[in-house]
Amino acid sequence: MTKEFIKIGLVSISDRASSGVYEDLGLPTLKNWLDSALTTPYQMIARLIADEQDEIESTLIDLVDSEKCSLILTTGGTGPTLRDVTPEATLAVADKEMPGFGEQMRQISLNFVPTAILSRQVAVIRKQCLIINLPGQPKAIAQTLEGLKDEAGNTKVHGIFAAVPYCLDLIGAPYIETNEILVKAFRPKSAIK
Ligand SMILES: Nc1ncnc2c1ncn2[C@@H]1O[C@H](COP(=O)(O)OP(=O)(O)OP(=O)(O)O)[C@@H](O)[C@H]1O
Ligand SMILES: Nc1nc2c(c(=O)[nH]1)N[C@H]1C(S)=C(S)[C@@H](COP(=O)(O)O)O[C@H]1N2
Repeated sequence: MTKEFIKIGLVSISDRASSGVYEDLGLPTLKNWLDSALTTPYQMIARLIADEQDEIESTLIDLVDSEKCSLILTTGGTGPTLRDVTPEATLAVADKEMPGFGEQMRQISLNFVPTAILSRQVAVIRKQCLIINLPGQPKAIAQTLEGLKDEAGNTKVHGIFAAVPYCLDLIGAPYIETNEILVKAFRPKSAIK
């Protein structure tokens, strides 16, 4: 079977990482996780930007409309502070909201930290691209994408990435497959190629 090639945008949104106060761990953490989780070909396009709504919106628009990304993962800027505007920027460029992703991420994160409810993260569709906000704390990236496993490695709470491949199918994006040890993609039998 010829495997399709997907373009994925990675956006780290942090005032301090983008100005060099600390090293950005958002982009390498996202990249490492996807390198282990995806078994189909992909190309990543990475951006490190400040918590500025205009800049976040223009970055997302560029990654979808010009770069033709089918999936974008953002990290950071989802909290309650005045500077946290990632959800507002994401909703501003959306055609459609996908509330289940944010609901599930907060549900997963509550197993790790009681402050999970402070993340206002959203997911949306713009054209044929799924855009998902993840929290800024680097360890939250694997937690929300992968979910919660018991000591034997069995899934206790599904990570949100389990639903990403089928969502991409439904919006006409490339067919992607995952490393099942990390995250098993769920599709109805009729949709499995
Ligand atoms: N890109 C990043 N690289 C490394 N660590 C980060 C990054 N973003 C966040 N963190 C860590 O997670 C914590 C919580 O992230 P949060 O997004 O709330 O940061 P913040 O307080 O908004 O500040 P900033 O936007 O300057 O990162 C930060 O204090 C930092 O320790
Ligand atoms: N899995 C996970 N989710 C998490 C956290 C975390 O450490 N792990 N931190 C919480 C905290 S303390 C905040 S303020 C919000 C928003 O973080 P952000 O502004 O970095 O996006 O995410 C929450 N969600």
